Amino acid sequence: MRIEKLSLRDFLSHERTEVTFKGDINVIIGHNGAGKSSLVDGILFALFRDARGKQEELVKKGKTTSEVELWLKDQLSSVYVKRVIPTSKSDQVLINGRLEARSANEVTRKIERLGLDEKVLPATVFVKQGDIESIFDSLTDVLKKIMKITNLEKLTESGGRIPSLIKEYDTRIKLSERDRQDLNKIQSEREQEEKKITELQERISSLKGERSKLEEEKGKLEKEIEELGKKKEMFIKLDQTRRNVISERERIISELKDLENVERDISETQREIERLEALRGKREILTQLEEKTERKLELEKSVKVYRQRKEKLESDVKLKESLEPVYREYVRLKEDKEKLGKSHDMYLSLSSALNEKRDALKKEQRKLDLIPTHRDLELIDKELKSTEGEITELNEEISSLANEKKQLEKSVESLKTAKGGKCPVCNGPLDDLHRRELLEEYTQRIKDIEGKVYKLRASLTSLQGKRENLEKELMEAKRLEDRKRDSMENVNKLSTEIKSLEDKVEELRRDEESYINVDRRLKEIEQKAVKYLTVANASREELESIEMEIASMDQRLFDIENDIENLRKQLGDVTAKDIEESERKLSSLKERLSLLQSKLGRKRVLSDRLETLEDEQRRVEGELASLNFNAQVLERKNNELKVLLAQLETLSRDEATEEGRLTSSMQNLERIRKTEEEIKERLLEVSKFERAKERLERLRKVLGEGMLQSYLISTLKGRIENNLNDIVSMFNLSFVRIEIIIEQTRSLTGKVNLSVRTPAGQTLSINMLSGGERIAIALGLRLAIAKTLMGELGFMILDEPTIHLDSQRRAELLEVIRESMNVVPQIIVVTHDEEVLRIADFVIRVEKVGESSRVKEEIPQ
Ligand SMILES: Nc1ncnc2c1ncn2[C@@H]1O[C@H](COP(=O)(O)OP(=O)(O)OP(=O)(O)O)[C@@H](O)[C@H]1O
Repeated sequence: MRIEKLSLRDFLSHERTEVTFKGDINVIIGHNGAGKSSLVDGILFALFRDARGKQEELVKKGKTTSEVELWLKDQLSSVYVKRVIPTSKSDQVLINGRLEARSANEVTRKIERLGLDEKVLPATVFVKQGDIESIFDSLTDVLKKIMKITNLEKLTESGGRIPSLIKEYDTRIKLSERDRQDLNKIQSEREQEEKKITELQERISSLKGERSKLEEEKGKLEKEIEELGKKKEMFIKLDQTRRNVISERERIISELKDLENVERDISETQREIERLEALRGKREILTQLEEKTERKLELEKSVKVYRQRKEKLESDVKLKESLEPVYREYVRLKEDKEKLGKSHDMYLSLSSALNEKRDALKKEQRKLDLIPTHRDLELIDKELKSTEGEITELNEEISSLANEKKQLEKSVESLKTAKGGKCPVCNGPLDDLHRRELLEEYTQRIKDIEGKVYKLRASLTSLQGKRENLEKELMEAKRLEDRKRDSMENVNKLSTEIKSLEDKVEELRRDEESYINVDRRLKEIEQKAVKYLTVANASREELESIEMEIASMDQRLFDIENDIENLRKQLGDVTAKDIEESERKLSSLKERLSLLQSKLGRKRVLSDRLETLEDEQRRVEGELASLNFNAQVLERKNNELKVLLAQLETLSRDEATEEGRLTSSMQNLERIRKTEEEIKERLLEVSKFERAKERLERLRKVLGEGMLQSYLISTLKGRIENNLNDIVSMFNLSFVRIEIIIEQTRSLTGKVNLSVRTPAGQTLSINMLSGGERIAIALGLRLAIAKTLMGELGFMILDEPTIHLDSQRRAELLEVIRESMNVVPQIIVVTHDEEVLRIADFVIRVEKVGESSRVKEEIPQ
């Protein structure tokens, strides 16, 4: 099995670490205290729940639980192990994804079954810091531990299992002597008990004979008493019947006396009922009378309403007829007003437009009056033109003076630069005097021109100012002219429009006057017209129809009053109260009648029963006489039976006492027999104990002399030795063979020595070899033991193997580790020594950051 991956949560210094072992030689490197060994601890804990300290100490400080997960793999299976602190119940192992075990012990057992032995692995392929060679010294202990020989030795120690078993068997053998004595005693006890039982059985049988005789006598007597008892029962029954009959007869006679007058009461009640039923017949007439009276009241109410309506209608009709002419005038005036309405609206709108225009005209005239006056336009224009002429003239003069000045400046320049003695101005000869004179003259002329130009420019500026003022005045005058013209145009236009509107208003004036007259009249008669409309629906036809309805109602009222009169006559003096009273009495009388009739029925039944009872009394008295029962004879027989029963009870008691004694004797006998059997069985077992004791003594001798241990060790030694030589042959060493020599002592306490044979045939003790050779053989020995006991090897873990080694031995060790790859496919080396990286093909760097370890994986270059 190779280790694939390890995951730690809150384990020692690791908070959350996941590390893979991808290489064949995996080197875990880091400074002291970085958390390297904790990874190895993690592997060991995952496999066997085993680690350096107590479990609680493995939990990271400040945390409460830890979790370690390990993934292993070989060609056939992949294994996942999980261990949890503190709840070992959560441990689990999965093989090829299937849950195979839960809880700590089950998981450890499963791991062992996978070939990873809990004892062998830590003692061999887990090599602790600087611990490689210690295998030479501890080989005996390792072998003893692995082969559980220590346990075998414990068996033979005083207080061990074998001596204590021998002691136990010895005690039992000694105890058997007492059993023999007990057996004789118990056998004589048994015989005495058996004799006692026979005597008791004889006595019980004689008691039983006597009891059976008395039982026979008792049977006869009981039969006689039973016969007499039956007669007594019959006598009591008949006598009771006679008494019952007599008492029932007396009760019936008294009850019949109470019912003597029933027939008379029935006929009186029936007569009263007939009378009251006749009275109830008047209830119908009374109901009709009530209905008619109610109808009459309703009719009277309706007539009253109709009369009121008639009066109202009469007054409405009168009012309507008086207002009719006014209403007609109102309608006509309404039509006129409608017709004049259009020209009235037109008149109003034109008048308002006329007023608006008049206001606008007034406003425009006021605006015109407010426009300021100005100079004549032509005058300003003329003055402007003359100023512009003056400016032009001045500009021309300034420009001609500037040209002149330019010419003079040119001449001055040419005079200054002229060479060859020729005057550039006059083409004559040029000497210094001539040049000077000309220069002075020209300079003077230039100054004069500049003076003139200065003055001319001042005049020009003043003329330009004047021109600007004139232009502004002209522009303002033109603007005012425009405004005046616009305003006058508006005044003319408004005057024309007002004239036209005044004409139109005049045309509509007559219609407007008619409109005002019509409107005034309408207002005057409007209230009467409204009044007319409230009564407009009243008509003489409706009035007539109401009068007819009232006449018909009067007729109906008359008829109802007649009916009421007739009904009252039929009713006579009878009142509603009388009828109600009779109805109430009638129902109670009917109840009384039905009660009386049921009493009459009862009277008839009682008379019949009385006759039957007289017959019954006669029959019972006859039967009593023929029974011939004597109570004294029965009492005598009962006394005789009592005496007999007392005798029988004494006999039964004696018998029970004897039987109780018999049962107790039988139980005693049973117990004695059982004890006898047990003693006999124990005596039989003693021979077995004797044989077992003999065998155990032989075993103690064999183990005590270390014979079995020697056998086991020597067998194992041969196999380890062969494996060791195979392994070491793969290292670069020059030995022919290595031998393991075990000093045979009783309990294998002697040392184990190794010696090597050189090619020259010499034998050397291991102590004589070089350091490098010793390390190689120690590693080989570890792997050989592991291979012998576990078969194929999966991995080897070395924690700080180079510690305390000089550089020479370090190099040799690294070489041996590399060569070990031929024997074990995966090696994990924990180190802080950078030199070890030389043999690594996968590196796991561990560092401590704060309180936690961090892991980084690298593939070396
Ligand atoms: N329960 C714990 N919680 C947190 N840290 C712990 C716990 N137990 C031990 N440690 C710390 O873990 C650190 C790592 O220990 P570990 O033995 O793994 O280091 P290492 O890298 O192997 O060092 P060295 O090379 O010195 O052996 C130590 O500093 C130790 O103090």
